Amino acid sequence: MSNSTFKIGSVQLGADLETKTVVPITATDLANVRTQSDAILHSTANLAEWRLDYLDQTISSQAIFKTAQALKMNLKSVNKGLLVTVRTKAQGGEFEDDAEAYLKQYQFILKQELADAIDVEFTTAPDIRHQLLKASGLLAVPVVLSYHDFEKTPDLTALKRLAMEMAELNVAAVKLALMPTKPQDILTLFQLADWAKTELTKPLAIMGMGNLGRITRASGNLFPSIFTFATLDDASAPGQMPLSTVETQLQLFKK
Ligand SMILES: O=C1C[C@@](O)(C(=O)O)C[C@@H](O)[C@@H]1O
Repeated sequence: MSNSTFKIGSVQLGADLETKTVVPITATDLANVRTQSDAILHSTANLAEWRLDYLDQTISSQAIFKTAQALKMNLKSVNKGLLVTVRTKAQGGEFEDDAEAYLKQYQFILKQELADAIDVEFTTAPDIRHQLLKASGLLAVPVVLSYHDFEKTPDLTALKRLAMEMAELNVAAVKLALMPTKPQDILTLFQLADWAKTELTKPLAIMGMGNLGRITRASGNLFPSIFTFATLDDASAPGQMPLSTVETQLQLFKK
């Protein structure tokens, strides 16, 4: 049922396809955005995630526009795609907790066609979330709808219910990033991924954070996760591993 696939740039993602790798850009200034981008361009990563919330918020839209436009074009030239994320402090990111500013930042990205896909947090206020999903739908920009729990891993029943509720919205994929606190939580994440492959109407990306979660970042070809985050530079979440390590493990742990 969830075998639908979608594209971020020219990269095809889906539960039946190999797990793709995503490297975050975590720089706070544009010079370092370019340095980190260059490293991704020359790497074997499939996708870049620009964590725009890490960027110094006094930087002008015009400067962001130029950098993002070049980044998207350069990624396209090497068959990689660009996911853009703005995460507020309340959502575990760095962007100010100002709903209007958050909406404006995404509207700017969408209108200027600066992203191949955007990442929207499920817990965003429903009216803002609705406006964002509507705008991205009209502009045909895929949305990865995310949910983070930096404290715990809810039980399987709660996670299934949450994933189904998220999948009902007009989004391309659902992403769950959870904090395992005991080995049993890893089994929950594996069970959820296995269930989602046939029962969820949208493809799923799933990852455990922290040291305990690491195994879930390498198992996406067995317990399907459409993509997994890995580092070339700074991590954007606890538990992320270097890209080369993740690539080796993804190949090791497959059917
Ligand atoms: O949502 C995610 C997943 C993530 O939190 C992780 O756990 O790897 C890293 C974030 O940069 C990304 O936006």
